[in-house]
Amino acid sequence: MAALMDIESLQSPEVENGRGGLFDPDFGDSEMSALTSKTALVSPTNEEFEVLQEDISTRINDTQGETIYEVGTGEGDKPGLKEEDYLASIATLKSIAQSLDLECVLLRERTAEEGKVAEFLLRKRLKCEDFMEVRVAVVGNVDAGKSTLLGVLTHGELDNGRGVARQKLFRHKHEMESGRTSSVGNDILGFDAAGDVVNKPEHGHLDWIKICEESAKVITFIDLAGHERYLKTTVFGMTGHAPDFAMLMIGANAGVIGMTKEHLGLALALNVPVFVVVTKIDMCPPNVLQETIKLLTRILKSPGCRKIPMLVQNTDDVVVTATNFTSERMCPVFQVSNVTGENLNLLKMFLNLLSTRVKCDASQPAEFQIDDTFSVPGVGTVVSGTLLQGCIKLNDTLLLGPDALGQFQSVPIKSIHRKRMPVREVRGGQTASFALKKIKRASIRKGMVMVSPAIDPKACWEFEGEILVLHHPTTISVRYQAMVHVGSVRQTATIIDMTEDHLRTGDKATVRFRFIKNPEYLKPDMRMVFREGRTKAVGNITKLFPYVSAVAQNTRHQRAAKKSQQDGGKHSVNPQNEPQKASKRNRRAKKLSDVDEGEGKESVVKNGSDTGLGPFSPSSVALSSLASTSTAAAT
Ligand SMILES: Nc1nc2c(ncn2[C@@H]2O[C@H](COP(=O)(O)OP(=O)(O)OP(=O)(O)O)[C@@H](O)[C@H]2O)c(=O)[nH]1
Repeated sequence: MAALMDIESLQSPEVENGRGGLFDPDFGDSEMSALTSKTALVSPTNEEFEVLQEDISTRINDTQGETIYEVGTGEGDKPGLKEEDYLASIATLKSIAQSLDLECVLLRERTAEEGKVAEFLLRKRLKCEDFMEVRVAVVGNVDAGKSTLLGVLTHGELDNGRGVARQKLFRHKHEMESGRTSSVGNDILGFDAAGDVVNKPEHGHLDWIKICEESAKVITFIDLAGHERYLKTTVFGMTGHAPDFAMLMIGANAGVIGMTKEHLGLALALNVPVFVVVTKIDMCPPNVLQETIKLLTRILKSPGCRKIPMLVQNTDDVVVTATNFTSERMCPVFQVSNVTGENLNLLKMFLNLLSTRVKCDASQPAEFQIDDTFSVPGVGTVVSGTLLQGCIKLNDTLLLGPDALGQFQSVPIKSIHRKRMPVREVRGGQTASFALKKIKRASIRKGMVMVSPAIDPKACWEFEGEILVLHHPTTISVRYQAMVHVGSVRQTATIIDMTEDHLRTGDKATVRFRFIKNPEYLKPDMRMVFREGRTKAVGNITKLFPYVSAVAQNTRHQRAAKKSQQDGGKHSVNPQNEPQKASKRNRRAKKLSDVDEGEGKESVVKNGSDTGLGPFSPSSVALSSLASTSTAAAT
């Protein structure tokens, strides 16, 4: 099958010239052009060698440890080198790599207009306890083969088509019995500096510490439930676990069904780049597979998605799609079989080339979002989550909060684990667990943060956001309540003010929210999802209203309460930091929406899949750009 687009035409300028970032102020124009020419590596002088070395070193540091380098292309030159020059260039590149302690691996070689061109992966050989990290959220409809693919990738054994591979990943007894994922699971796949998989299960079990020690890069898969009943968990996985990419899985024979569009829309709404994996190609008749790909292509290209789908069929396609993937518009599409193993090598190669989207700047103050808490016997309270920026070292003291009163307390870091491996520090973009001193687990909740004291964090009960309603059966007005997901915060909030009287599907507005239970630590520009049952809205936080100090609030509260008592309760008390009681209508609605999360309980809220369009559907998201007031079908 032909690629859907001319892959070559999508190469970024950086990949085209292979010299992105090369700059030395001491160099004149002629020297610079000599270094950006395609023959720069052929026989550089000592000075030129140093500049090339400096350029590669900068690129490696900017990208957290690796870069792809092109040999045989240069600014203004027709691509390609004669055999002799080509070999000389490779020798220079290898000697630069050796001087910088980099692994140099050939990714692809091709013949261009004037000779040979090649791309090399240059990857830092990291210390035993250090590794690059990329997080991939795995989404898709139930039975698309998500858990199976992860089982096959991480355990290196093919599936039998009856669920043997996924058994290795299920965490709960009911999952074993039903064959359905219900919780957010984590699985890891390690690659060494040369790009080979290091996972080696012993008696069916993976030793995470060994994988991390042997890996230069670890892919963490955030396995999210496919069933609509667990949508709340899936949304939390996509917001709270800060994935770099989303892997949307589709069963070739079932096609784009159920929650597929909803999950795609969610990734788009949260600006997470998506790649698609079509599974079960071994059991799918060719015409059905064609139909699935055709429909998928149409959806991806629709105004709601505005993606450029690219079928990945060989290693060349892998290199081009992986190096251009961060552009967000490109959407690589793989077709694999977990039973025969077809094309799994391409998917593995692609995963090996993905780089985290978070730029690490250790000089920024640390900010860590908590997505889970544990009580570990002999260790005490442990929190896990993602370091969004900065660096945290062993024995650092951070501020943990906010608590119910909006306060933050100092906590020293007792020990740090990355993927169960003890380490001395964590950097921005990495996930970690911290053992905390003198803190009870009960006093910590998901959504809290640990930040550097330099930040002087403020909690807020209220915030303002610009939102777009993707779906609502009727109209949303003031006092409406729904679940807000932002980062790892997941809490019901009430709309207390907005720029429109009523909001319907497709409407945009600036809305002021108030949390009903706890104040939270938020930041402007964070992406948010607002949902309750089938109602969905997405948006950006635009303004925070920092919390008024608890002491001042209490005093005011006490004065108001006293006054209320004196006048026989005629004046009601409604202090800013007091959780509001849900209205009767919202309490009933909440009861309904809560049911959709219960394990083994029946889903009360019916899916939009009967119409083929989920509430997060791309057609709904398209409304954001069109600002239209009606929902148009994508297909
Ligand atoms: N023939 C064939 N069967 C597959 C393939 N991938 C998965 N299966 C089978 O499809 C069934 C469903 O796979 P799962 O991995 O449980 O699907 P899932 O997407 O994880 O489902 P949830 O966890 O409920 O969201 C299992 O019986 C697998 O053996 C494949 O490539 N070919």
